[in-house]
Amino acid sequence: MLRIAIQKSGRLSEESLNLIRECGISFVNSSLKLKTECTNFPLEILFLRDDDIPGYVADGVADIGIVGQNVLVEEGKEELTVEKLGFSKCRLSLAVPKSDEYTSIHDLNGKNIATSYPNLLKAFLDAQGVQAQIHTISGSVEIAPSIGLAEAICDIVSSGSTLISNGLKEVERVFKSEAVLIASPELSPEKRGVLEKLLFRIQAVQRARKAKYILLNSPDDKIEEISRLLPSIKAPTVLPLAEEGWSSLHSVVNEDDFWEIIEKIKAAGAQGILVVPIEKMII
Ligand SMILES: Nc1ncnc2c1ncn2[C@@H]1O[C@H](COP(=O)(O)OP(=O)(O)OP(=O)(O)O)[C@@H](O)[C@H]1O
Ligand SMILES: O=P(O)(O)OC[C@H]1O[C@H](OP(=O)(O)OP(=O)(O)O)[C@H](O)[C@@H]1O
Ligand SMILES: [Mg+2]
Repeated sequence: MLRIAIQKSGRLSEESLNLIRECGISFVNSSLKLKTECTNFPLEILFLRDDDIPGYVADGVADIGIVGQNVLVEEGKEELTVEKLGFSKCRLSLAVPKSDEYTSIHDLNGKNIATSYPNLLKAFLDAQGVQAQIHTISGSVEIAPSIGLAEAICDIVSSGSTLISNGLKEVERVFKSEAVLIASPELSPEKRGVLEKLLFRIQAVQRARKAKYILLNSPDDKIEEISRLLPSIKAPTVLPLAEEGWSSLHSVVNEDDFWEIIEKIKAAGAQGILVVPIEKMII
């Protein structure tokens, strides 16, 4: 049985549970139970505070875990990383009151900065040659300038709305983060085997999230030209349509290139283009 530690409640929780479910793993989730065994996969889920997860995995209390890179690197445990998971994307940024004049990072020399990430902040300031007093607080960091605790803050930003609501402006990006899967370096061969199985499923889910299945009708004399425009795992599938002179082409396209490809294949003569999500993708 492999033990995975995930955040009990917060910005990582829902997506972490979704990922486990999308891997076809079932479990009963009650908000009061802090530990649950999966019913169809040798996995036990522990629900913890996110800050505790790297430590538990490093100590072997949990075998694997899901945590933000910001917390992992802050705690000096980056080497536990196994796989980036692509959700809970955010950045750690420096911010100052909106009305402050700010020209460069050197404006922070000698200032007080409140943060929950003193190590990441110190490394950033040292690299820029800036000396400031770092005040470590565990939450509600954005309030610090308005209560006279600090002149600047360094905290997590995603949409930026918390900064705006608190009269602050983002002035420097310190660190980019997303959720990652971490693992203890000392897993037994049995546990490593379960981790490999889980990773295989996670990668299939991740690949599928980025990809779309595309079907289109093409005049037979345009198949070659349209096929060249379509990326695919091997080559596009070509099936004859009931109408003479026409074929159906099937392929897989990446979400990032999607609109550009659609424009090109339409211009090349594609018609009746259908795009459908993919649930799993094994290559
Ligand atoms: N606004 C956001 N958008 C996207 N991801 C975020 C956001 N805020 C935080 N994160 C990411 O999610 C992680 C957990 O954030 P959250 O705010 O839930 O932590 P927390 O309050 O410290 O929770 P806990 O109670 O478990 O200690 C952060 O470390 C960061 O990686
Ligand atoms: O840029 P935004 O989209 O506004 O997000 C940023 C906010 O999100 C996080 O807090 P969260 O809302 O998770 O609450 P917490 O402070 O209780 O962790 C983070 O600490 C910021 O305060
Ligand atoms: Mg926390």
